[in-house]
Amino acid sequence: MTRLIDGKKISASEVEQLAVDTRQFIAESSVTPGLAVVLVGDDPASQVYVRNKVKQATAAGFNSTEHRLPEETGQAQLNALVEQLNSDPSVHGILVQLPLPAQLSEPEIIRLIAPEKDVDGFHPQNVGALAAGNAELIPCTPMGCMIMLRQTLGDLSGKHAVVVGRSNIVGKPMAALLLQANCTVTIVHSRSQDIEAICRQADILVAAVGRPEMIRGSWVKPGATVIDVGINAVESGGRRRLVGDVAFNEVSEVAGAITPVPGGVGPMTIACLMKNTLTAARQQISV
Ligand SMILES: Nc1nc(=O)c2c([nH]1)NC[C@@H]1CN(c3ccc(C(=O)N[C@@H](CCC(=O)O)C(=O)O)cc3)C=[N+]21
Repeated sequence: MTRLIDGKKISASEVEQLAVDTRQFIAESSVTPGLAVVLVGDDPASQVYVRNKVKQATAAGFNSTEHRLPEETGQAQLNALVEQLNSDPSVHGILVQLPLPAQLSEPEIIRLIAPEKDVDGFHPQNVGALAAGNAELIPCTPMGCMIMLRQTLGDLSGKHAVVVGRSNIVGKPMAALLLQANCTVTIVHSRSQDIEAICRQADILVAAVGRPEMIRGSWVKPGATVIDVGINAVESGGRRRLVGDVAFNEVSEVAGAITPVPGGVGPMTIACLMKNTLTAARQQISV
């Protein structure tokens, strides 16, 4: 029998612990952690994320503000908002929802966010720190995946981890964290040869490609731990539902443990955003 890794449950207990830590932080510092989320336009995935995030921020005991800008916002206007948030002492964490509309530069905005407020961990300074193994602010989705892996497997040393996908927001930081945890790490991507055979070698398989149900049962080593990062909206029988990058029914016949979609990586991502916000607040008041 495969074991279900319940991201909803694990994230709830993470946020519960965080609320305790936050109360203590506020009592000691008289500072309430503040998170600012910037949403440009109306990307549906980002809207879901914002809704869940506001709920969790409140549960954690933070102040949270939402800044909605119209689809046609220009770079100067977005830059001005980020600069205002950078210099606002009540804001400890800034998240600009990606993807941005085409007229806006993501690298420019990521570089502009003050690194100590970069709760996504996307700023080049934080990316560099992660590569060097001494990051404070770690990208939320990979951090959430590591918490689930540690809870499922304990020590990850020596395990072969295969990461499918090489994005800056998931694949690359995920590989860095697995390496830091002493895994043997392979990254496969769209140009890789014989992806299936490489996936079949994995003790830990992390799917982060954004292709509905790409990973099939035959790609998975019996007993492997499978983390499904994909959140894909598909139409079937006239209704919309969410599926992962993993063909859940097939793979759960083979895997030792697997994350569901929804209720897996998604809620953990949000819990880790909250963890990063408290970390960021701690760093900023101690200076
Ligand atoms: N700067 C930035 N950082 C992000 O981390 C970021 C972003 N931009 N833009 C949008 C994507 C998307 N994302 C999600 C996180 C959690 C769920 C989540 O909790 N999903 C629920 C399902 C929700 C539902 O039922 O629709 C689940 O998987 O159980 C979804 C999507 C973070 N993103």
